[in-house]
Amino acid sequence: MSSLLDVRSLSCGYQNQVIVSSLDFSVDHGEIACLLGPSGCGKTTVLRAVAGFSPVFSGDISLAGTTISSDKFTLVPEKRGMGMVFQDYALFPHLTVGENIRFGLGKSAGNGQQNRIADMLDLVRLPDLSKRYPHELSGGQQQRVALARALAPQPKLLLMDEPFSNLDTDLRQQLSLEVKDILKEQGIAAIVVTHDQQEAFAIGDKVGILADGELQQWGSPQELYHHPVNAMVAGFVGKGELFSGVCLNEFCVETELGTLEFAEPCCVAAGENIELFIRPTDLKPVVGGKTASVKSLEFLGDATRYQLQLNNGRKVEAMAREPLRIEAGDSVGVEVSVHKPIVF
Ligand SMILES: Nc1ncnc2c1ncn2[C@@H]1O[C@H](COP(=O)(O)OP(=O)(O)OP(=O)(O)O)[C@@H](O)[C@H]1O
Repeated sequence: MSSLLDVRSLSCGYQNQVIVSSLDFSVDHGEIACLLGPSGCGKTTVLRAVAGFSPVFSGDISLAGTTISSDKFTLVPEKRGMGMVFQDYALFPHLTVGENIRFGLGKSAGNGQQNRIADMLDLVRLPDLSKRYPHELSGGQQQRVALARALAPQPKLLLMDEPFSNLDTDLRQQLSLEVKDILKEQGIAAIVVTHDQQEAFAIGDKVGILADGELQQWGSPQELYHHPVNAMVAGFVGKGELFSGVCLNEFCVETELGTLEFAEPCCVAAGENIELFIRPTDLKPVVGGKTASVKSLEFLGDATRYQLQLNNGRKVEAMAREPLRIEAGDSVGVEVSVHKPIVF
């Protein structure tokens, strides 16, 4: 089956100022995609282009095989069959919850409107709040109503712009997972804009990393974490550092951490210079070694985090899950436990 949404060679922005260019990605039916990236990288700009609020400079966007945006044509937002949920909920303050959802239905659903409103309120777990006004609801409840309003007309694709960022951390995690369940239950595809990597990984089937005006990588959370295409993506989706190395053979690299051996090949030829990206969880201090000294350590409950200073003065972070007889000031070795390192 072909994709639901196809974005091809998209370039978009404002008043002839290009914000993102050469963007290519697809969203499948029922798939949740997250656009992730630093503030100002253009996530909302891309969402606006998909929604039809902004024209595209070049490339095209198609939905279910039909072109909805190109440099010559922009289908108006209300004819795209897309729903939108915003960061600030954007509910009508003078309308009750039920009336807000009815607004989402427009003239559709006819006599079935009341049933549809009740179904939507059940879906977002607010069955008894139809008569309340938005100011009588918590932030999380308001966002549930905004979701119900957007889902009521059965959109082909739901667009969500930082939908959870006004909520506190616990509620944010809980609601984001609930929304994921609701979308999966209803089989509705979505694009969610967020700057929170953990949120993107928790709810996204696919995640796109936007930075420097380009889509750096589009893939599953696992692909991004284990096979990042560059150091920017590697560092954005988890902690880690680059270490320069010289290959001794295809399994063995000389670095400032010492000679590292890997179970899987990581080099092409002996003598080749490479950059290894190594995460703190892959580095462990070892009692009795002489590669580094322990500057400090923090017990986190399920692991201990160590700040180490290598003999050349560089500071690195390491983690160990098991208890080690190591204290601040000790001299230690550094064990690298990774089968196949990330190499650039
Ligand atoms: N209406 C506008 N007119 C001109 N420039 C704009 C407009 N809206 C946004 N921009 C600029 O476009 C760039 C991308 O903005 P955008 O809102 O898409 O980023 P973002 O990744 O969603 O950021 P954030 O995470 O902070 O919301 C920014 O440099 C911003 O200043």
